[in-house]
Amino acid sequence: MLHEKAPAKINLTLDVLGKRPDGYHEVEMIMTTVDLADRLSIRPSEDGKIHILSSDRYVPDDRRNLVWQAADLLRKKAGIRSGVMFTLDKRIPVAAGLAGGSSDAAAALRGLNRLWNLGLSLDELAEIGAEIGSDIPFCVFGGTSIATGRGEKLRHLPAPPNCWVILAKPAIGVSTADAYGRLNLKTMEHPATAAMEAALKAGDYEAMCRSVGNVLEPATMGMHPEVAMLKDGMKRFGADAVLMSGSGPTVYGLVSSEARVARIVNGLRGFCPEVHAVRMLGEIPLA
Ligand SMILES: C[C@@](CO)(OP(=O)(O)O)[C@H](O)COP(=O)(O)OP(=O)(O)OC[C@H]1O[C@@H](n2ccc(N)nc2=O)[C@H](O)[C@@H]1O
Ligand SMILES: Nc1ncnc2c1ncn2[C@@H]1O[C@H](COP(=O)(O)OP(=O)(O)O)[C@@H](O)[C@H]1O
Repeated sequence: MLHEKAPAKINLTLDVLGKRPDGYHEVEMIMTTVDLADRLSIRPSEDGKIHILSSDRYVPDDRRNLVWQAADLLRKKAGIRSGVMFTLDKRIPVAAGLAGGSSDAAAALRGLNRLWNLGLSLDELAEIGAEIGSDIPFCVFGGTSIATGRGEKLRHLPAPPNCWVILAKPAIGVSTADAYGRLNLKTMEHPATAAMEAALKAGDYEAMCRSVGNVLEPATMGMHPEVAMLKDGMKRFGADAVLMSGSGPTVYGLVSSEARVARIVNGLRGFCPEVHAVRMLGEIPLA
C-alpha cells in the first residue's frame, strides 16, 4: 500500500489575458500549496479494474472522479492492465476553488508511477495530467508557481513569506466553467502579477498582501453574494489581505500574527460552516 498527500492550492493572483480558439481562457496566475490535504492510499486490485472508496459522499466514486480518469489514462499510456484500489480521505472542500480534485488526480499519477515502477519524470506526469484538467500539472509539482497557457505551463517561484492562511468556504459550490463564462473581458481589473512575483522574490509579506487579485471574483460574486459578505467579514475581523481562490467560492485571508488567527476563525464560524486555519506549505511537499 502506498500513500500520497494531495494538498490544496490557493491563487495569490488569477488573471485572464483573453479567450482562446479552443474555448478555454489564456490565464496568468500565481498559485501556492497550503497545508490542507486529502490523503490517497493506493494498492493493487486483483480484478483489473479501477476502484475508488471515498470518505465524502458528494465525491463520485466512478469514472467522473479525476482520480479514476488519471489512473485510466496512465494505464493506457503505459500499456498496463493491472487494477488498482484507491482510498480517498477527503479533507479539502469540494468544488471550492482549492483544486481538490486536481490534486487528488496528481497524487494518483505520482503514486501509480511508484506502484507500477514506470520511472516517469514529474514533467511527464504533468503532461499526462494536463489532458484531464488545467490545474493538474501545477498539482503534480506543488510548491509555488506562475501558471500560463490554460494553466498547464509552469515556472517555479520562491515560497511565499511565512504566514497563516484562513480558508472559509460558504455552503455553495461553484462551477468553474460558469465563473469563466461570466467574465467580462473588457471591464475586468487585472491583478498586479509582476508585483506579486517581485514580492515573492523579495520575501516581502506586506507587498504580497498588497498584490493579491483575482479577475474571477466579480464573476462568482455576481452569482453568489455570500462571497462578498465573507470577504467583508474576514477584513473586519483583521486579516491582512483577503481574496477569493480560483473560481471560488472559498475566500482566504492572510494573517502574519498567530494571535489574530483565533479571533478571525471564531468570528467567521458564526456565519460560515467551513473554516480552516492552515500554513503555506512553502517548498515542494511531495510524497
Ligand atoms: C479557476 C482555476 C484556477 O486555478 O481553478 P479552480 O477554481 O477550479 O480551483 C482553474 O483555471 C480551473 O482549472 P480546472 O478546474 O483544472 O479546469 P478544467 O477542468 O481544465 O476546465 C473546466 C472548465 O473551466 C473553463 N476554463 C478552465 C481553464 C481555463 N484556462 N480556461 C477556461 O475557460 C472551461 O470552461 C473548462 O471547460
Ligand atoms: N477527487 C475528486 N475530489 C473532488 N471532486 C471531484 C473529484 N473528482 C471529480 N470531482 C468533481 O469535480 C468537481 C470540482 O471539484 P474540485 O476539484 O473539488 O473543485 P475546484 O475545481 O473548484 O477546485 C466536483 O463537482 C466533483 O464532482
